Amino acid sequence: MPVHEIRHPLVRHKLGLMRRADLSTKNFREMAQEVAALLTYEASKDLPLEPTKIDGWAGELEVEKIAGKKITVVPILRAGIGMLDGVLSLIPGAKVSAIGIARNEETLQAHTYLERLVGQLDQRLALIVDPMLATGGSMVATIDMLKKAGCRHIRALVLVAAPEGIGAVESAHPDVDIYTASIDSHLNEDGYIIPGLGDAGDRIFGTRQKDG
Ligand SMILES: O=P(O)(O)OC[C@H]1O[C@H](OP(=O)(O)OP(=O)(O)O)[C@H](O)[C@@H]1O
Ligand SMILES: O=c1cc[nH]c(=O)[nH]1
Ligand SMILES: [Mg+2]
Repeated sequence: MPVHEIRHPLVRHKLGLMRRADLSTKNFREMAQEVAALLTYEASKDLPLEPTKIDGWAGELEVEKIAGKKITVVPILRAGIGMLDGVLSLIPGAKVSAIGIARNEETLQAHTYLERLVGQLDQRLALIVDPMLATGGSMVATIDMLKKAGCRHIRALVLVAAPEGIGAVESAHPDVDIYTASIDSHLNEDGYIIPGLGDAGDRIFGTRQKDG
C-alpha cells in the first residue's frame, strides 16, 4: 500500500499555518478545504481516461473524459466535512457517501453511528476524507464498510497521518493508497497525533471546550 506524502510547497506552507494554536476557526476551516483540494489533485493524477466524440467549434472531434461511473467522496463525520468542499471544488459531479464515526475518548475504539452510502459502489472509486489518521480505527472501519458494500477501488485522503494509523490501514487493507500532507511523529498517551493539529473536529466546528 503506497503512502503518498505530498510535499508540495503550497501544502507544506498551509499545513504549517494550520499547526498554529492561535489560528482562528475561520482560517483553519478555509485551509483544511484548500489542502484537501491539493491532495485531491495528487490523488486523481492517474485516473483512467476514455475517448469521447464532441461537437467542437470547428466540427466533430475526439476529446477525453474520466472513465467510468462518478467518483464517490466519503467524508468521515464530523471532521471529514471539513475537507468535503475542497474535494468537490475539483470533482463537482462526485456523489457523497456519508459515514459517521466517533472515537471513544477513553478506549479509542471507533463507534459507527451513520452509514449512508451511494449505490453502484462496485463501479466507483471512493475517496475517503478525514483530517486525522491516528490509531487508524476510524479509517479501517470505513474501508470495511465500503468493501462490504462492494467497493474495490478506495483511496484515503488525510491531512495528517500517524505512523500507527498508516500501519493499521496497511495491515488490514494493503490495497488502499493513502494521500497525506504529512506523516507526523507519533501518538501521545491520549491517542492524539504529535505534533498534529489537535482535535480537528473541534477546530473545524469551533467546539473547543475552552470556548464554552
Ligand atoms: O484514527 P483514529 O484513532 O480512529 O482517530 C481519528 C478519528 O478521530 C477524529 O474524529 P472524532 O472521533 O474525534 O470525531 P469527530 O470528527 O466527530 O470530532 C478524526 O476526525 C478521525 O475520524
Ligand atoms: O490528533 C488527533 C487524533 C484523533 N483525532 C483528532 O482530531 N486529532
Ligand atoms: Mg473530534
